[in-house]
Amino acid sequence: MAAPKKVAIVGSGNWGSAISKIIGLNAQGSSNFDTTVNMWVFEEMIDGEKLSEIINTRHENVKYLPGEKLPENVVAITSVVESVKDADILIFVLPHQFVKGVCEQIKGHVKPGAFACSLIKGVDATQGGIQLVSRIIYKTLGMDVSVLMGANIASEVARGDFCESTLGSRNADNAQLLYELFHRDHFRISITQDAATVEVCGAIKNIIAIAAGFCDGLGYGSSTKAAVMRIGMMEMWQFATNYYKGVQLGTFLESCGFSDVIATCYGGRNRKVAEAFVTANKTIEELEKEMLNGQKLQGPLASYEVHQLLKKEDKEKDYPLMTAVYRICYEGAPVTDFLKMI
Ligand SMILES: NC(=O)c1ccc[n+]([C@@H]2O[C@H](COP(=O)([O-])OP(=O)(O)OC[C@H]3O[C@@H](n4cnc5c(N)ncnc54)[C@H](O)[C@@H]3O)[C@@H](O)[C@H]2O)c1
Ligand SMILES: O=P(O)(O)OC[C@H](O)CO
Repeated sequence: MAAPKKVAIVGSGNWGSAISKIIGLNAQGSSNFDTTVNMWVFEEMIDGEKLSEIINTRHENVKYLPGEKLPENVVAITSVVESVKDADILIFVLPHQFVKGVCEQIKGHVKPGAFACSLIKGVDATQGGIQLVSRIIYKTLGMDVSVLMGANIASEVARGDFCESTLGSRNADNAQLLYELFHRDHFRISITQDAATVEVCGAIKNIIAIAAGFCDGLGYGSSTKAAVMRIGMMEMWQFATNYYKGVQLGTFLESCGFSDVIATCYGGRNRKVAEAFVTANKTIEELEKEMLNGQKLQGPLASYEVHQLLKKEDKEKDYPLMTAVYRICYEGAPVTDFLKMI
């Protein structure tokens, strides 16, 4: 029998903490996994106490997922290198702007044969164009990277609401182990090999959520918001088919596709902050700080990263919704013109 696999969760924010509940419970219940799950915590002080110590003694991430008990076999570790050095499976779950730096820190400290799964919804602009987060991890660490994306609002998953998530993986053995690590009766996993599409959906839906928030802030009703969501999904499809190979329509019907567009456009943080932006007379960054207590928005940044590529290729007109979100967030275009722009 193979030795139990050691799991490290790289990240401990809102989603990182919620998924640690599932991973911790599944690791306890399966001989395929080492019972102790490491979780890297970016250390900070909370009312004079270290967050990592609070997690290891009270088993609660009081800042990023308050009110939810984490399993006691999930152990907070403040050195990212220490957290991953013995791990066979690395679960990346941190805001996408930090992934490059974290990968550089752990480069050379990862066990040979280890593999990864990214839960990060975002893309990265490069000089040559754009790259998926899984590609950053693969290029820096040289390991196989699967992805898990879906209609999963962290607080709802943490309290045990039923939902689904899509595991994109090109390696059948790794996919099977990841299925066992993530699947629970209330958190239903489906597997596809169309991993790039799963990841594109996760990144682009955050831009659509900003557009949906603008609609709410501007006082438009459900019909307008549904139209905006449809236009956003068309751009998501167009973007995926233009830039990635083997894109399957069926993937957009999985949780990572249309379900996540719905969940995020009604219940997500991007929507909430974008709604407030319409009337607050403050920047998105100011509102993020005021409203999210350290949690991070991915939508505005995703629009920025995608826009670098669209501008370079003179394709802004082909993606009016994504371009409008970028112009409103970064170029001071009036949000009241949003519908005219799309
Ligand atoms: N929250 C959700 O409901 C949810 C659900 C599904 C997917 N996701 C995705 O998961 C990813 C992570 O989101 P999250 O909600 O766990 O994070 P979050 O929004 O709660 O972000 C806060 C985290 O970022 C960390 N952080 C702050 N500065 C940092 C730095 N300089 N370097 C490294 N880490 C730093 C904080 O310590 C904290 O752990 C995102 O891509 C998000 O889109 C989120
Ligand atoms: O809160 P948001 O907008 O980052 O969205 C959270 C999840 O991605 C929804 O699936």
